[in-house]
Amino acid sequence: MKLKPVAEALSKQGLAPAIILTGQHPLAPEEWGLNRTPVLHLGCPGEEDPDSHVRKVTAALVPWLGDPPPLLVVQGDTSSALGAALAGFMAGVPVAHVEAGLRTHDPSQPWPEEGYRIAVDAQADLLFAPTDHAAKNIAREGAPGEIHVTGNTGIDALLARVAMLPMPRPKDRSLSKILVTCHRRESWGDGLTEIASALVTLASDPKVHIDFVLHPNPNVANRMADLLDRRSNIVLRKPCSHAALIGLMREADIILSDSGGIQEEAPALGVPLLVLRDKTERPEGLETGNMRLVGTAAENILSETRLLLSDPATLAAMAKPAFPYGDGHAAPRIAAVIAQWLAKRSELTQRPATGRSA
Ligand SMILES: CC(=O)N[C@@H]1[C@@H](OP(=O)(O)OP(=O)(O)OC[C@H]2O[C@@H](n3ccc(=O)[nH]c3=O)[C@H](O)[C@@H]2O)O[C@H](CO)[C@@H](O)[C@@H]1O
Repeated sequence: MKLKPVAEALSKQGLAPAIILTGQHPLAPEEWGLNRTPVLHLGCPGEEDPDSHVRKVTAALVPWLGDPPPLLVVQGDTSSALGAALAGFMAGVPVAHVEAGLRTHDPSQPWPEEGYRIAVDAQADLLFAPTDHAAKNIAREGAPGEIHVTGNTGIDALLARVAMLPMPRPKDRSLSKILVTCHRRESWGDGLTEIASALVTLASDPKVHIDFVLHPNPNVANRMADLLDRRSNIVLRKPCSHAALIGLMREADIILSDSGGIQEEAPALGVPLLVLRDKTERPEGLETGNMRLVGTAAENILSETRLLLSDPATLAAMAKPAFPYGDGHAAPRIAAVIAQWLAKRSELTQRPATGRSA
């Protein structure tokens, strides 16, 4: 989703991108309108142990880099991103990191993503930081790659999708609609039980309607389905298309989520967000006032949600759209830098050696 705008912008620069799908989640490029872009399927489904998935992705990709592409672009902080970046580093293929520099400065939150993104940034040649804050994080670590602040390509994808959707339906003022997603590994222990307990208590109010979008990971989906299944005003939904998710976000009065992408999208859509985590690598939305960190303790989630639902002025202030993560033009900026960088590189390799003559 976040690389589709980059692939399109690279094509507009006259470059010819190919897509690598690791198989971590089932994805069909045709659904994204990328029918004509060549696709390499690595066939590495997501695993319980993310480090094992990293190793499988690296091993599967290295043989394909024998005929080296001029650049390998990886995005984000997944085991797919690190596995692919390591393959690039090993094969001597330059690596660009889209969404570089996000940090909580706590390796356990989120785990394993914080460690994975630090490892990619430490060796990548091009670092595309979505914000100044992210760029400063990388500069502080002394990473040797070129840093460019571009905005997050997730906002490009969001705005492109919104432009194709019909206007949202007017809100039903007799109901408080809450959209919930959660999947972070650090919540797999007590966190999920606490979140479910808060939702069940919130749903004891018949004026509250909760849409819970289950994550593709069955560990999380089955557990939440078991904990939440018996309430008529909690609707459990399967993972859905981006368009459907945006529809649900726009209909919600409040979103409760631990998702990284939704932290970027909710401020842009003007939907108040309570983040189900103790720390975030995206503090910009806290500064604009569009989101608050509420952690995963049931009592806190409950009190913060009820407080907001009973305070229309604060809710309205949090519902003012803001774009702290990007203006929707990150991908063309990234593609322009890549085009220049590749041109400079090929000039350097083609220039005749200027060694001293005998
Ligand atoms: C620690 C962290 O923050 N890591 C993030 C992590 O991903 P995440 O936490 O953002 O993951 P999800 O919550 O699954 O959402 C992803 C997107 O999918 C959309 N969505 C969701 C449910 C659905 O049913 N249909 C949808 O269309 C939704 O709009 C959202 O934008 O990995 C990304 C890649 O490396 C990183 O970029 C990113 O840092």
